[in-house]
Amino acid sequence: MTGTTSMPAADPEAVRPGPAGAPPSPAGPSSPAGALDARSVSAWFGERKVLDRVSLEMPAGRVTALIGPSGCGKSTFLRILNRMHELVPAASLAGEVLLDGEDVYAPERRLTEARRDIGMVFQKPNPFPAMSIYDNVVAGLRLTGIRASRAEKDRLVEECLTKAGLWREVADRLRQPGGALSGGQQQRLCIARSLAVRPKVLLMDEPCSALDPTSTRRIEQTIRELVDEVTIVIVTHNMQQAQRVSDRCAFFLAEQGTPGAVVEHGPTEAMFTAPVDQRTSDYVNGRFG
Ligand SMILES: Nc1ncnc2c1ncn2[C@@H]1O[C@H](COP(=O)(O)OP(=O)(O)OP(=O)(O)O)[C@@H](O)[C@H]1O
Repeated sequence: MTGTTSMPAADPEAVRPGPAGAPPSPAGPSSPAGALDARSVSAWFGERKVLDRVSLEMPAGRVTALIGPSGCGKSTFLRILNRMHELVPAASLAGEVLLDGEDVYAPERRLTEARRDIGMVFQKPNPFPAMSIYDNVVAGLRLTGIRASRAEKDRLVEECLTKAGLWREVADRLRQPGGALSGGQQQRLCIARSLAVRPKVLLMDEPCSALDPTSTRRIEQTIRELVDEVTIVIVTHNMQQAQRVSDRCAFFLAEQGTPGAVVEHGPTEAMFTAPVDQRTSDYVNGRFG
């Protein structure tokens, strides 16, 4: 059982407060991709329940796409996975999130550790605009308390920019500001920044919605290249994108004012070609949403 800030007293699902932030541990070697397992996760904003008992396994080394109409709780679910939901005043939750079998919300687990293991890339690219490309990539090290020599940082910057598919475009201008890059390049810079702390999981909340089609395809290619070493969970409204990048899909729906719930989940191909639930079929075929 996990929990965050406050909780409607009348609700039977109990929560407990999360641990306070604590100094991070030093960087280890690159970890194998992590398996995420959400068990009966519910979420509230104040008294309003927005997610109802969502259980979903997100296997290691796979891309899981969260799909569904606007407002059904996809982003809230994503933010619960790396403990960002608890930053919202009056937000609360119940259920469990396990990373490789360990409770992400365990009292002894440091908040910074959870955020380092489970990184996040947002809808709008958010590099530090005045900071150099190089410093953007290594920014996460300082924030998570990881010490690295100059030579280690140099290697890390090249490695992460290469993995994010940006190295060749910026290798000769690492000291230029991150804000001077195009939108698609900025998003790949943010991916490189996330990779620098060696996460086991990368959460992506509509990472291409602010990008043109060419940049979108480049990010999709990057996602497929990364999945060998990091588990990816992506929220997308784009059904073609879900089919192109994901191995598995989960269809979220909030019907008639009820909290969001998962209607169906499974291998992406099956979800699109032979969905079990009529509502999934209607959604993936564009009949609503
Ligand atoms: N900070 C917040 N405070 C109060 N309610 C919120 C907050 N964030 C989200 N909600 C509500 O929670 C519900 C789920 O929102 P969420 O953003 O998770 O849905 P979503 O499926 O990701 O939507 P979209 O596809 O439009 O991004 C919505 O009804 C939304 O209004």
